[in-house]
Amino acid sequence: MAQAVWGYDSDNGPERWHENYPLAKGDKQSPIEINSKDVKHDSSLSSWHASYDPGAAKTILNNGRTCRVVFDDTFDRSVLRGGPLTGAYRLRQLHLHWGSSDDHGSEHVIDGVKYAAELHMVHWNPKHGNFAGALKQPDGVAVVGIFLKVGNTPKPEMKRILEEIDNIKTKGKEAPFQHFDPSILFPKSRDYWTYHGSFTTPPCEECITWILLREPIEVSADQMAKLRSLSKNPENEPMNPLVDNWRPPQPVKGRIVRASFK
Ligand SMILES: CCc1c(F)c(F)c(S(N)(=O)=O)c(F)c1F
Ligand SMILES: [Zn+2]
Repeated sequence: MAQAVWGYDSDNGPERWHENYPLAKGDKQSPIEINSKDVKHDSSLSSWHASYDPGAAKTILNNGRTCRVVFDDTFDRSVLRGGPLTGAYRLRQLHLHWGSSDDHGSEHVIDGVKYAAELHMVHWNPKHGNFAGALKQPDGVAVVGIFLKVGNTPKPEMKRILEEIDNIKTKGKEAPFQHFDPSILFPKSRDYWTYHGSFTTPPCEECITWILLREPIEVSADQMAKLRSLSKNPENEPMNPLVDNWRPPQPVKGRIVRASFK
């Protein structure tokens, strides 16, 4: 019987999400393709600042759709501010999207370039009370997107997340993940694109201010292979590689993408 739950397979993938999640056909959906020629440099955009408490990191888990690190967001402990944002947004979780091979896997596509993976740091606006409330607001959530490309000088900090993969191989597995400051994953440059969009997974609420970093970080081919060794299935079921958990670009529908850089 067809899975009632959404996923990335032919019978429950992005082309069919709208059947159970009507927002998926909205006018401000993510991801999108960014074409530099259509981007508007906005000199009024300030730089963004993350002040994260390494002690806020709690656990890392495989939920069968991605690998997610969860943080304590019960108070303003790890926050993102500045850039296109008003106020401080609390870091709640980070997760990744990746491909079955190095030539694709990112959700946003930049001038036709698909990266091997895309890392999302999800923050929410505490003025809306809690995360569930923030999802209902256009300024509720801010996601920093970092592109991952395969290279020969991998970022040592990515090692920490990928070393934990061995402990969360199958769906439902969770492991402690503490003393981790995700800002070590940021590239040198703070240049970014920003636009208004949605979750790239159901229910696809249009509550996200996207902040996409222009400079990709490098990972090794081995690290990508490690990510692809995760299974979509629980431990008592056959290994089903967790790969291609990305949504394709959605219609821009007249939205303006602004750049913090010329
Ligand atoms: C509801 C949990 C959740 C996701 F599952 C998710 F995929 C994203 S995404 N890819 O747009 O960054 C979120 F921001 C998010 F908060
Ligand atoms: Zn994501």
